Amino acid sequence: MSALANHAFAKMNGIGNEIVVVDLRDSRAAVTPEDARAVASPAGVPYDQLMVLQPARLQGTEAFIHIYNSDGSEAGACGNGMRCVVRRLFEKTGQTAVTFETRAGLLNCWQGPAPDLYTVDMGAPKFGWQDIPLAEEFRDTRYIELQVGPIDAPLLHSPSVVSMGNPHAIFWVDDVNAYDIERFGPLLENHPIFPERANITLAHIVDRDHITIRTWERGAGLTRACGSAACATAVAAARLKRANRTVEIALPGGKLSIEWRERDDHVLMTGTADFEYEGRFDPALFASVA
Ligand SMILES: N[C@@H](CCC[C@H](N)C(=O)O)C(=O)O
Repeated sequence: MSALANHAFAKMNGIGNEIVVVDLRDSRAAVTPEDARAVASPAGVPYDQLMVLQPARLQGTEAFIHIYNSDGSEAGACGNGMRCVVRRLFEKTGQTAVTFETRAGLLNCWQGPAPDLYTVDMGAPKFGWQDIPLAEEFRDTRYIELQVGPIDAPLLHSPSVVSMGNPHAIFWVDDVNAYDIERFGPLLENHPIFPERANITLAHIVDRDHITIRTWERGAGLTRACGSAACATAVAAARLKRANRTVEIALPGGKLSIEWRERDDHVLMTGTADFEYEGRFDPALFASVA
């Protein structure tokens, strides 16, 4: 029987990024990719990311968080999901700061700078081709040689690539809505240059303090917001000296403030998180899952 059968969940969203939060800290049972896919099925609780809290493995951390995409794959980081987890936890416990462990490392999170805002320290970006990872050596990842040329749309080329705990490619464009992202997103996500696939973002630099993005997410498709893509875009734009180290990123679902902190290279992401409803998973969902 799945660890999720009959288990409580909270449906939330981080500026439109659909998130389901499950607290399995009192259980040793693991969630499988099949479980994650069953939850994402139309009869389940459709989501972009499923955040599963498991018992902490390190002293000083609240939990280990497994992050599943709706296709059942596991991600290293999910900025919007982290804010949802944090809001849920803080509302129940009165805490205002916490450290979680994820596959991407330790993430410090806190409430603020206003009561309805949550900040996640997403750690330091990585720019090395092996860290992102890319399938072949690129000495300079500020731009890499890669292009996709839909016949009926402007050419997309020379993305910046960066790891924010997960792989990101950012294509700089004049208009993020001028491209059929649902058509070329899957092609680029699965391009052989990205051995672990990649999140694909279209970014328009409005001015040094403002950037607009749309993201096709690895394992989840087109979403209304991707927090780590916002971080990756902010860092890539600053690295190209086309934006300041603190910027506002506009996504289809809302806005995020991103600061690439000088003193330790860490990226801080600030935004809201919204609770929608809670419930229990119908065991029938997992009937066909071994
Ligand atoms: N929506 C997320 C990113 C989730 C992970 C991503 N799809 C991946 O597999 O890399 C965010 O808010 O960061």
